[in-house]
Amino acid sequence: MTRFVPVKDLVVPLPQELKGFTLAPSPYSPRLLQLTFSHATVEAFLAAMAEWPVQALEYKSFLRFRAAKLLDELCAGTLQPVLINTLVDRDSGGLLITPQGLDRVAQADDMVKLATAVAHLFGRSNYDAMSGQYYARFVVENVDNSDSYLRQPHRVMELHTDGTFVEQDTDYVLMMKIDEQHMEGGNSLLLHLDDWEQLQAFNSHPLARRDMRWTAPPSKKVDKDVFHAVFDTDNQGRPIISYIDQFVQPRNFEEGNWLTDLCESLETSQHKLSVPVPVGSFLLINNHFWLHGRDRFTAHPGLRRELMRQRGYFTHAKVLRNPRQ
Ligand SMILES: O=C(O)CCC(=O)C(=O)O
Ligand SMILES: O=C(O)CCCC(=O)O
Ligand SMILES: [Fe+2]
Repeated sequence: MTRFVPVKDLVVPLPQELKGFTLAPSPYSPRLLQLTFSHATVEAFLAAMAEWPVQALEYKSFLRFRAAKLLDELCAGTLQPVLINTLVDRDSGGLLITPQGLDRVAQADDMVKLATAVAHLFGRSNYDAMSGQYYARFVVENVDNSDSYLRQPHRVMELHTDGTFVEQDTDYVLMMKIDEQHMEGGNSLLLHLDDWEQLQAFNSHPLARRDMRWTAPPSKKVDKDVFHAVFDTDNQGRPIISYIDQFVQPRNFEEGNWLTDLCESLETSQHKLSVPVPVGSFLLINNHFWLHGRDRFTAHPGLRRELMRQRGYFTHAKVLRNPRQ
């Protein structure tokens, strides 16, 4: 059991004591909290879920919320308030979650179940058109012939937020490591908006709030453009960002050069975090004020690295001024 230091601006009351999991600052940043589920919690959860294969969670979306309830009950109701508060806490908004004993690719289905349970305690994962499911699993190998940097191994995937080209709200991003073989490099890269040296300069620029066009490549299976500005203001007046270098379509010279400067400024921030995510662990971040990317992998003919992601909207505490969901 762990004593918990309450966050400021509570959305729901926090428990005095945590049960079934521990919480501590991660070694990478005090903003990123390490949440660890005990072996006993993981085993009891998987036993309780044994009657439902992942396919049941895919076909019957209400079961994702039942999975969430089962996990929270095993934590004596102390998990849900911690997740709800932490994800909207501007000073944190990020967790690295480790379920003890879940660390082999053979347990991939169990990993999907556990991540689904966590996500549905504070949100609902959106349909991901790339996979046709509420989650997507994808593999990076030593060679790639796809149409975005998602599967390209030997270069950095620059800092971005997810869901820039979809109409649904994308309040959170969950990225779980399912497998790695012959993998060196490929750490997750993270930057909290308030740690970015040039936030003020870019957020106050006249182009910051100009609507721009966002178009995804064919593999995303989203064929309608969306329009929004790079910066917005949350429901408490703080700046938030919705940005990806690859899919924004500047209208002209002025926008193109401002976006190039923005990309360079983010990439050269001294406050980027480089976080190794072990197999079975996952990052869970607020997608409005954390940017994420991926470091390059060292070439190896046998390289295989699989990630599972879920993105969705908050069901309890909101961040946006006008949430759509
Ligand atoms: O592969 C990674 O670590 C990052 C993937 C990513 O950014 C995404 O799926 O949107
Ligand atoms: O494919 C990529 O290179 C990034 C994906 C980002 C997203 O799906 O929002
Ligand atoms: Fe992403």
